[in-house]
Amino acid sequence: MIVDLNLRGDLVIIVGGGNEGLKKVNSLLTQECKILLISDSTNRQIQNYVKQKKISFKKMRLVNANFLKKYKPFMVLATTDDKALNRKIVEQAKSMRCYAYAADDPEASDFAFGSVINIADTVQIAISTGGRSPAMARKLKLQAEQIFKKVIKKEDIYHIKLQDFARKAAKYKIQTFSERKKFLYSVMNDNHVKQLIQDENLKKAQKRVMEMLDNLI
Ligand SMILES: C[C@@]1(CC(=O)O)C2=NC(=C\c3[nH]c(c(CCC(=O)O)c3CC(=O)O)Cc3[nH]c(c(CC(=O)O)c3CCC(=O)O)/C=C3\N/C(=C\2)[C@@H](CCC(=O)O)[C@]3(C)CC(=O)O)/[C@H]1CCC(=O)O
Ligand SMILES: NC(=O)c1ccc[n+]([C@@H]2O[C@H](COP(=O)([O-])OP(=O)(O)OC[C@H]3O[C@@H](n4cnc5c(N)ncnc54)[C@H](O)[C@@H]3O)[C@@H](O)[C@H]2O)c1
Repeated sequence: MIVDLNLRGDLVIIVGGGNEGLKKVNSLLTQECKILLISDSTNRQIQNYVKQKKISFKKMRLVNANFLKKYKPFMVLATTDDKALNRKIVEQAKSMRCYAYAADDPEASDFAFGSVINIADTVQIAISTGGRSPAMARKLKLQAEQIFKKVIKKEDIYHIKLQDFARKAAKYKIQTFSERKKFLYSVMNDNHVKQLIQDENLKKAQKRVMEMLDNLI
């Protein structure tokens, strides 16, 4: 099952600062969570993230998973190249009731990563082969990316941003679900809104939404 996790404000610990650790940091950076990376060495990109204060870093050579007890993480990702250590980290994380993952151990992990197409940080499309072939998941992503980037247009991204605005305003002002739904579709199909979005004028489109909302009441 593919789910879109809400990690906002949560602590995620990544152990291992190599290729896999970096991939996980990159997936988490847009999620507004706190990222702590623990490793005895790192690469240049990770060092840049530390300098930019996007992640916290502890340089440490681990022999077991006891260090985890000092923290209250929501999720723990073991990405070292030491299988026995990764397994110990997963076991410790599970005993602390957090979500656990090891890059080399899908059986022991609570979840797997999909191959994700990210469009304008607004739409995510995940492809999974359920562990059958990560290489094929990547290949299909690259193929599908070409298509989705044509299908999902700049206007659609603006419509999503406007819908986000409109549904927050509607929740506050319109009492019933069916009326809110009707209103949101009327915003999507309104010719004036469509024109403003064509003109990339989100501010005016938001003003138009508020007018439409006022006209309802
Ligand atoms: C999608 C992606 C997301 C990501 O990692 O963020 C991802 N793997 C990617 C690439 C990739 N990984 C590997 C190769 C080499 C070729 C190959 O093995 O096929 C390539 C291809 C390459 O690098 O070109 C090696 C590998 N992968 C796993 C193991 C452990 C094992 O199976 O035991 C080993 C070592 C095996 C060994 O030692 O031989 C396990 C998993 N990898 C998954 C996801 C989960 C299943 C997803 C699915 O099936 O759809 C799962 C189960 C758990 C997980 O890690 O989440 C990412 C594409 C990123 C992109 O989109 O660009
Ligand atoms: N899930 C996937 O898609 C996938 C893909 C490729 C590889 N892998 C697996 O992931 C694992 C990691 O791969 P990688 O390419 O990131 O390796 P890597 O060698 O680039 O990185 C390993 C990191 O772990 C750190 N580390 C190792 N032992 C440590 C210890 N005792 N204490 C602290 N830090 C320690 C190292 O300093 C290094 O930063 C491998 O076992 C590999 O089989 C998984």
